[in-house]
Amino acid sequence: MTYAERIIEQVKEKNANEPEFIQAVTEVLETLDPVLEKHPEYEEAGLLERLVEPERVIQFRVPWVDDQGKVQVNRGFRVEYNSAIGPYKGGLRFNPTVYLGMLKFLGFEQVFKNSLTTLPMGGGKGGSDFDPKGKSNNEIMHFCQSFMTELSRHIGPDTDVPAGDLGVGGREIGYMFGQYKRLRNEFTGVLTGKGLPFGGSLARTEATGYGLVYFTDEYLRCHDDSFEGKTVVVHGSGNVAIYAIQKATQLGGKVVACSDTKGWVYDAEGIDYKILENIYAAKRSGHDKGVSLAMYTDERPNAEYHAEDGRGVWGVPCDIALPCARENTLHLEDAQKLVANGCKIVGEGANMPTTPDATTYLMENGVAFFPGKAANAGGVATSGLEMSQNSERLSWTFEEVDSKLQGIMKNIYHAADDAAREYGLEGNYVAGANIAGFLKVANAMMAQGIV
Ligand SMILES: NC(=O)C1=CN([C@@H]2O[C@H](COP(=O)(O)OP(=O)(O)OC[C@H]3O[C@@H](n4cnc5c(N)ncnc54)[C@H](OP(=O)(O)O)[C@@H]3O)[C@@H](O)[C@H]2O)C=CC1
Ligand SMILES: O=C(O)CCC(=O)C(=O)O
Repeated sequence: MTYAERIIEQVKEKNANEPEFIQAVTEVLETLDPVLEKHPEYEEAGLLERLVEPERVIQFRVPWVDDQGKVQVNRGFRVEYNSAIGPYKGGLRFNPTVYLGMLKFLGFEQVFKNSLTTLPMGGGKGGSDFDPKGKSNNEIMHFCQSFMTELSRHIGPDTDVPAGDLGVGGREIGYMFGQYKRLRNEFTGVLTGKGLPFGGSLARTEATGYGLVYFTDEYLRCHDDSFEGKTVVVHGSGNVAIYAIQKATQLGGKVVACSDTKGWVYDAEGIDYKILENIYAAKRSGHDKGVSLAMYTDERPNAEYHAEDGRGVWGVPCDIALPCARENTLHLEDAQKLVANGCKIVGEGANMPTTPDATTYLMENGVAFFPGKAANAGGVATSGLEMSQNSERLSWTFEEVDSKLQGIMKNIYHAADDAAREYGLEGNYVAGANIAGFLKVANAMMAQGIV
């Protein structure tokens, strides 16, 4: 058994009820053997044992009163995963499926992703099992204020800087920022994804989706190709999906399908991202009952709406597939359909959307596969740029931020590509991203002693 295999076994044993965490750790550690062989000092320093254990896990009660005057109680979490290269940084997820294991998987991924950005950010993730769907604005605000009342004692601009994720967008960040400021009497960059009038960065909203397309475009450019004329399908129609669709279209691609939790849309003329923006806003208006992607066809009557599992998008013939919804939403049978229909690229906009057997199948069948920790790093990278702007008390133009984002995504592509080549794994962007992300964190941890 190799060092990595031993640690994977320990993680399985110790975290038996956390399948996503086990999956994320396994996917990283099983690619690290060549690096660990070259660096026996990592094993002597118990590096992997420390890396798979979060530095700190915070769990708390979130009581709030709903519009009927009834007391509700949710669970809040923050996993401060690893601070070797900077303050903890990563999003907050509000979704009824949230539990500790999910946030540990996301925090673990975030450590390597943030390292790949080259910015000084450690990894963290948090959230709650609160379901924002069907809640009024008033209820969302009261929940966010209660959540931040407890979280505020654990975070700070040099300690831990949360942001949005699934179910947490500009509205929720605004309410949480307001409460933090009130409690601490400090106007600091303690959250990213803030509104533009109070320290937010231009292009943060677009950054994850744009970054995914910039990464893919760099791959295409390096293979004498481009988005021009490519057919694209997208899973999801939230923040990441919308701006991936906009950018892919701007670069000459045609996005023909996207989805939400209730169904999916096929539009042979190309999905109009502006309609998705309106549906997204309606879902977050505080009056979201009856709002779904089905409304897309109100404006585009020639498009087809399918009221069935959004994974239907994977059956639509395409050159490029972009899973942008959430973990484990592209299964083996979906991968088989994509390959059979000639898909050549899968770029993960979401975190870990492709199951391990689907990933293996895609890679063994010649599909260029870009793992989320590299391909969706544009969001957190731009959060890092928001932190820089807050520190210097300046705001950069959209063009400045966007051009830095492009540079960062190109660098991440080349870092993953170069690391894969260096270890004889050319074209394996999963191994390349893991190795490149790991080395920086590992070397920082080695230099800082056994902590
Ligand atoms: N926002 C960011 O900057 C970043 C996000 N990510 C990752 O990207 C993914 C999407 O995040 P984001 O766009 O911000 O989230 P949003 O909440 O804005 O959008 C999520 C989208 O996925 C759909 N969805 C949610 N759950 C499921 C499910 N179980 N099956 C199918 N579809 C589902 C939602 O549909 P519905 O509207 O019906 O709920 C919605 O279309 C997540 O994995 C997140 O961790 C990664 C990097 C940065
Ligand atoms: O912008 C951030 O800090 C977090 C983004 C995020 O949650 C992610 O990259 O998955």
